[in-house]
Amino acid sequence: PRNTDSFDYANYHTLAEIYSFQDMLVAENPNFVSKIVIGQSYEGRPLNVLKFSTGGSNRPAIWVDTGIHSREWVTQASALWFAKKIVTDYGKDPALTAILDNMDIFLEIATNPDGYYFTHTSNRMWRKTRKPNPGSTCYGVDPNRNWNSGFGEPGSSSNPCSETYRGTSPHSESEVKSIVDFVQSHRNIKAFISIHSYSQMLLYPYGYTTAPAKDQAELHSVAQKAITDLASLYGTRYQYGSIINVIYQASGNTVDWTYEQGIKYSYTFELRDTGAYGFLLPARQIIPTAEETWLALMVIMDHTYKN
Ligand SMILES: O=C(NO)N[C@@H](Cc1ccccc1)C(=O)O
Ligand SMILES: [Zn+2]
Repeated sequence: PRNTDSFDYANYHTLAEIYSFQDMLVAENPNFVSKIVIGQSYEGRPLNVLKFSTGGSNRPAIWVDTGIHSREWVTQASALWFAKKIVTDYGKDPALTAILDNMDIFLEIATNPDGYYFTHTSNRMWRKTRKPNPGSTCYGVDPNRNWNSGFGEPGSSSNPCSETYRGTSPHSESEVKSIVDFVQSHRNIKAFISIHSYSQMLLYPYGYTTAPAKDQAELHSVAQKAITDLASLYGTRYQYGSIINVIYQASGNTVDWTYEQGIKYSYTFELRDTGAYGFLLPARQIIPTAEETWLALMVIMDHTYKN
């Protein structure tokens, strides 16, 4: 595609196409969109974050990541659509314009690029990073078990061959450590949204403990509004609540860590579907999924801006 208008949002794309989309979007919107490289993957690929900013310096910010689990292809595909939506709607949609006149948005589309490349070349069902595990023939650490929040407690595995292998120590994975360093140097992130598929759920901390988050009531009511708006478009039904209550115990997960860093509005999405296709969601569902998810994201971003 020659530009982001002719880009095919209704199909899945290779890592190279994602990288070229990012560069096109920046080139087309030089005063609004920039690309930050927050680190590199194990195999040396850049960890690119798109920054949407209308000015200021170190404004309060909203973080969205997709594809931390590489096989969850609808999440990276939705993020491409979100990126275009932001540049299209700014100056037109009053709610988004107000958000962006006061806050920055950071969007990491290919959060696990080594894994994503591997799903295209070798194993479509790959989830983890691609770092070899010493002493094992099995590769990869689960980047959603590697964070320093309840690390190593029940809800992750010490077996390198497990899909939920936690790694040898917190933040051992560069794909995780790079975000940790970014969050800890930015220090003004107000919302952190990590997007997975599938199951159709909107989840908030905690995953490693049944103890309720201190902001549980507020997180719950915002989630309720978000899934209601999501459902208004195509009737897609989401469950919502704390990670441990709604899905299962999961230690060392992303949003437990961001919440414990003081980022109150920490959420995880599990996008479409509920198992009919699972990770192999047909491309025809990409845009409807992105559209309905955007409505939920707008609820969370608007609440964050107003609070
Ligand atoms: O990855 C998937 N499904 O693909 N599910 C998530 C569920 C989850 C989400 C957020 C925090 C903890 C746990 C997982 O890492 O197991
Ligand atoms: Zn996942």
